[in-house]
Amino acid sequence: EESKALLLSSHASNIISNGVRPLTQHQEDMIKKLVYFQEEFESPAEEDVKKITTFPLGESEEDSLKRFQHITEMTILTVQLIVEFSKRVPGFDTLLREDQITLLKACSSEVMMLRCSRKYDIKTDSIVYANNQPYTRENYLSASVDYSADALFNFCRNMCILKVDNAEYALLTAIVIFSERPQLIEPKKVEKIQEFYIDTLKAYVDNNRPPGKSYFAKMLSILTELRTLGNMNSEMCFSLKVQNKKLPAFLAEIWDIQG
Ligand SMILES: Cc1nc(-c2ccccc2Cl)n(NC(=O)c2ccc3c(c2C)OCCO3)c1C(C)C
Repeated sequence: EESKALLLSSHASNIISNGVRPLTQHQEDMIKKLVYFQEEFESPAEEDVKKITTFPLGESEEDSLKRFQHITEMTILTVQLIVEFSKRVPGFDTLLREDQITLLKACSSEVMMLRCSRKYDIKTDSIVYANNQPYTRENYLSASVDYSADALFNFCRNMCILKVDNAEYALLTAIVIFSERPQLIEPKKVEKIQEFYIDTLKAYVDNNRPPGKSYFAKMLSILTELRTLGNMNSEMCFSLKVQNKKLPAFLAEIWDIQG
């Protein structure tokens, strides 16, 4: 009885002290699991990265094509990691196969952008990916697919300034995966799962961030930015077709680019 009363009083005092409900055990466990799998599927394997085309820094058309090839190969490896991570996010396996595919196709480019921001180094304004090769604004996209990578680098910069931690990244990734997408067969089911991760992110932010700076709202606005970046990727995929820069079949398929 004594210990129970003590527990209750500490729980109550916690709520009274900073008016914030602590994370439930289930939410704590969920965060631990997501962070574990985030680490597990963080970067492509060393031997796989070694196999892809080197990223040339020259100005020639040939170097530009090689850079494009390098990006596509690196992206294929990364999307495969995103698929493995998604399969292990609780709730994903409760969905219809078709809806799992719809979610993976739609979230992959957005989660790619989120992953880039985790690799961003604000001092050198570059993205240092798996192969420790720094991608800068100029050498990243501009040369290969005449497109400004500024939107991506500005997003990375903002994420860096917000000091998003591993738990917040993992929860944001889960929320992106379970976003409402067109053609879902069971949209309500997806929304329900997303709601749990959004509530968990709110509880985590309320318990771990200083109050009064609307961090939770800032986190949710990241989702809107990711949606825009994802759409810009789709636009680029179509513009590639015009430049007859062929996307590998794997990417053309997941990003719905007809041949
Ligand atoms: C093979 C490949 N891999 C990527 C990619 C690479 C890194 C992060 C996210 C993506 Cl989607 N992209 N997309 C971009 O690199 C990309 C496209 C449009 C953008 C953008 C990026 C990074 O960033 C700025 C907004 O518009 C491509 C193709 C389509 C070139």
